[in-house]
Amino acid sequence: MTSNPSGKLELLPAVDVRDGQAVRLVHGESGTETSYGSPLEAALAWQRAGAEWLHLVDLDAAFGTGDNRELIAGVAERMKELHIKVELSGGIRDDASLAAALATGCTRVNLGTAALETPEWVAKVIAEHGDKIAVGLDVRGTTLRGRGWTRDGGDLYETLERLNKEGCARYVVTDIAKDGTLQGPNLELLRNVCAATDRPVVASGGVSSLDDLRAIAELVPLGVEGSIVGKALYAKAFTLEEALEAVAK
Ligand SMILES: O=C(O)c1ccccc1N[C@@H]1O[C@H](COP(=O)(O)O)[C@@H](O)[C@H]1O
Repeated sequence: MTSNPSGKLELLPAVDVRDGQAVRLVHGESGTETSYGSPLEAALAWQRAGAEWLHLVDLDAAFGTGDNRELIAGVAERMKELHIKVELSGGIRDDASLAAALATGCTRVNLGTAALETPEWVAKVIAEHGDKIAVGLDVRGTTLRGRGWTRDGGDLYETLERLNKEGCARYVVTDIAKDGTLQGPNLELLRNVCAATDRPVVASGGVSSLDDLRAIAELVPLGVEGSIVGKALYAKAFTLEEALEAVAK
């Protein structure tokens, strides 16, 4: 199914925040951080390079080691002023954290752990907020992982079937084994998820080259709408301008 009417793959550069710094992790493991300085400066760099989206993650909130809520809200608010859409993730697990996330003016939030541990609450907020809610399907093999990707949370396809029935608008699919590794995306996983849902899918994990982005863009007709790009941009494997050009139709 084609979910993206423009036919163009959206790119979402990532700004993951830990202890007030923009960082990249390997396999999402705490302690593997490489720091890239100010999250706002990183976000502004992607905006200046032509980003239309930002994938903004509070890693401390995801790991349960505190939060960067004020800093994240400042980044999201500045991006809104600059007309950059923000997908906000990390630690959004109850009414209070959801209200705080939505109050930043972000375009949508991405729920991970909550979709595994409090499915009734997730069904409720999907019904209330529609496409402002995406669910992050963070997987090892076909097993979902929550709480900073440290705990198993059930089978990918069973959860997907449930969320489809509940009207979930969009999925952000991360192959944890690929994330932060520059080893290339898991195209088979993306194809399998697209076959199991008619909702748009945002790809995450492993992008290492412009060819990887072109390969993900080939999946737009199947339902892949966008791709998060993290480590490859920070490691300067290519520029965001080059990436946007590579997926332009
Ligand atoms: O993005 C990461 O590298 C990452 C690593 C470890 C845990 C989470 C990570 N990212 C994002 O966090 C949300 C999940 O947060 P929560 O479970 O809802 O609190 C997930 O969607 C990822 O985008």
